[in-house]
Parts: sequence; structure tokens; C-alpha cells
Amino acid sequence: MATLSVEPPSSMGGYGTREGLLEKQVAGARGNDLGDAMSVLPRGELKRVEQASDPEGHLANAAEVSRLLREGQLKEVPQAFIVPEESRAKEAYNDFSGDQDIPTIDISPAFANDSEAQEHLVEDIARACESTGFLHVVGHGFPEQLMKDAQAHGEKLFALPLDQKLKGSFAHGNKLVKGQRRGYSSTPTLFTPARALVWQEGFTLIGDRSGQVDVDLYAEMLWPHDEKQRQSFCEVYKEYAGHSMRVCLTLKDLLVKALKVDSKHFEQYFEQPTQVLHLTGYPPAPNPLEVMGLNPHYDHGAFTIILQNEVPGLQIRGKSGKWFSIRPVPGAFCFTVADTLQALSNGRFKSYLHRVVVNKEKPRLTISTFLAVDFHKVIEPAPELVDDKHPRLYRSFTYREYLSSIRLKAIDHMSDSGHMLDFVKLDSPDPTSRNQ
Ligand SMILES: O=C(O)CCC(=O)C(=O)O
Ligand SMILES: [Fe+2]
Repeated sequence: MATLSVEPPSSMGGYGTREGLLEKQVAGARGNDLGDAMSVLPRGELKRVEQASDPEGHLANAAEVSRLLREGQLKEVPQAFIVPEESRAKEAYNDFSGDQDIPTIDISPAFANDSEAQEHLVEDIARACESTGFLHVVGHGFPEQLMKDAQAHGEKLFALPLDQKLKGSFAHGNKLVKGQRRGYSSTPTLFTPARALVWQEGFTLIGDRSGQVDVDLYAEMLWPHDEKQRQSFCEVYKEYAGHSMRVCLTLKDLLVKALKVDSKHFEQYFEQPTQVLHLTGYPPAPNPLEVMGLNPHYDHGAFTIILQNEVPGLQIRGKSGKWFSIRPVPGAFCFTVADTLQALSNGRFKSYLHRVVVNKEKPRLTISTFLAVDFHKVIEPAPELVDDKHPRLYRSFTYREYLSSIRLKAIDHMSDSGHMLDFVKLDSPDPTSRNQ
């Protein structure tokens, strides 16, 4: 996924020149050690990623490879994408066994004055976050046309020639920001125990609480000669960021109510939240299960809302341990609890392992909004959630630490499907997670 910036929100606007903004962004990114918030790169792996996403290396870009295969210019998928047998998904993109447990919840009572309906809503949310960790959100008030426009612009972006897309990337040439995904990102290795390039490409924007987002710079690099497209792209994603932040903050309020805790404790984590808007394109693959769209992982932030096109592929590993695909619900955001929320709720709300598999025919496109808590706030559960029956599960940590030192430690010791949160568990027998 994506990169987070610790720059304060005001830093996203107001730079007179493109160079100034560029410089500032690079400096900002260098100044933080968060790295890529979602990608787990084992040490030494970065070089491989940089090489793999070399502008010359068209064969390391999943979209390009997919195109060449479709056009018959390439006979087989390059080895770098092939997932070792033992790490491959066995469940196809349209295996929905288990999907019936994922509820669709209408959050419109959150905007109305009906306390009874609100109470039911809050109960439904609590139940879903405690059991499946995933749910579909409808009745969110996000403009339907804007969803479609954002998806259409995503398709346009991913349809650009690779060389052009790479110009809108922060991972190349002098603009290299180590390990970070901002703007366009060519196919990376993500959550790597599987050690293969994932079958996807991405585009990342960083936004703040006010809904501002750093889109202008990338649009200028992607469409230097097409002002109309550039403006329209920027307009759509700025609007998208404003609405998605609003939906996220509404969800945050509902989650606080669902936990029945003093809202003050929670509010402190969301004074300067960051939203990472991440578009992911998953091209078709001839033998879909020999590659992986996105390796199994838990999201790190507070929670994520995912807008999916009509093509399924997001899979979760349910309580029974069985993987299944989530059927996209038109007009809905797919919500998932992430690690920070699991820690803040003292384990009551659960972050689940998920991944993405691809299919033979249809490109999949998603727009994820990752909501992250303030980087420097010490994450501790609300006192009401800790008692004799519910002892404290995780030690205190900051989100910044979670994405830097804890993450590095986890990378060295974590298994394929390991959970990074286990590395801050208080009763963990794992010596690497103790005495920190
Ligand atoms: O694209 C999707 O369906 C899910 C993406 C995801 O899980 C992630 O980027 O963390
Ligand atoms: Fe995820």
C-alpha cells in the first residue's frame, strides 16, 4: 500500500513552485522513518524492489506484463512474479464461501436524529467489529457519481504508457524516496515472506483531516500536456479526499460509541489523522493463482475503507482459518478494522488477515482510504476496556514506532501469516516482543 507523511496538514499546500513542493515532499519523507506504512520489506529487499521497478524494467511491471501476455508478445509470466507453491492462494477470486457472514450496514442513522436507530446501528457495528472485522458500509452519503469518477480516473491513470506513469512516481531518479510509495508505484514486493513481485500497480496520495491531498504534483507529472485531464483528475481526488475523510470521521464516532468508552480518550488519537488514499490496479493474469495481487497482511492503521470495482478478489481469512472472497457491494465501502484500533480496543475489535487474488479476464481496481491515528500519541486502550476479565493485551506504543522499529523487528521474525501486533503483546512468549 502506501506511505504516510508526518508533515503537519498545513504543509500540503502553499508551495509556490513545483520544485519547491517536490523538495519539500522529499525532505518531509526523508525526515520520517515511517517508510511505507503497509509494505513490509525485509532488509536488503529494497534494492531488489528498486531494480524491479526500474523504468527500463517493463518486465517487472505487472500491468505491462499482463498487456504483453494478452497481446501474445510474451509467452509466460516472468519468474519474479511466481509465488512459491507453499505460499500460493488455493481459493479462486470467486470463492465466496464465508462471504455470507460479512454484514452490510447502513450508517445513515448516524446523520439523523433517531436515537433508537442509532443505538441499533452502533450495536451492529460493534458486533461486526468483534466478529468478522470486515463489513460493508452503505448509507454513508458519499456521492455516487464521485465514486464512479474516481474509478474512471484510476482506469485512465493505469492505462497510461508505463514510461509516463513512472514520471508520476516518487520512486525513480533523483526523486527516490527510499521504500516509500507516493504517486505512481510500479509493481513492488509487498509483505514479502512470499518473496515475489505482487501482481499490481498503485497510486498513492496523502491527505489530512481537512481533506487536503497532495494530488497536483503527481497530476502535473502524469499529464504535463493535458491540462483538462489534469484539472479533472485533481478536482475529483480532492473532492474524494474530503468526502472520504468525512466518512472516516463518522465511522470513528460510531466506533467510539460501539466501544462504549469515554470519547475523550479516543479523540486524542484523531486530532491530526492522516488518510492515505491508495489506488490499486490488479491486471488479469493467465494463471491467476500462481501470482498474488497482494500478499496476506493486516492493515496497520486505525481502519480502512475500500471502494472496489465490480471485480472480486479481496479475500479474508475468517475465524475458521478458511480464506474466502468478499463479494463487492455496489456503492458500498468495505470497512476493515486495522491493528491500531485492535490495540486501542484492547483486542475487542479485530483486525483480520486479508489478501488479494486476481483473475484471468478482468482488471480489478480499488481505492482504499487508510485512516491512521496521530503518529506520536501513545496508543493505550481506554481504561473502561481493561479489567480482571479483560487484562491489558498490548504494551504502549506510538504509531510511528509501530511502523518503524516494531515493524523492522517483526519483519525479521514474522512468518508468512504472522501478525505484527503479536510483537507488542504483553503476554507473548516470543522474546523478540518483550522488554522493549
Ligand atoms: O485492493 C484491495 O481490495 C485491498 C487492498 C488492501 O488490503 C491494502 O492495500 O491494504
Ligand atoms: Fe489491506
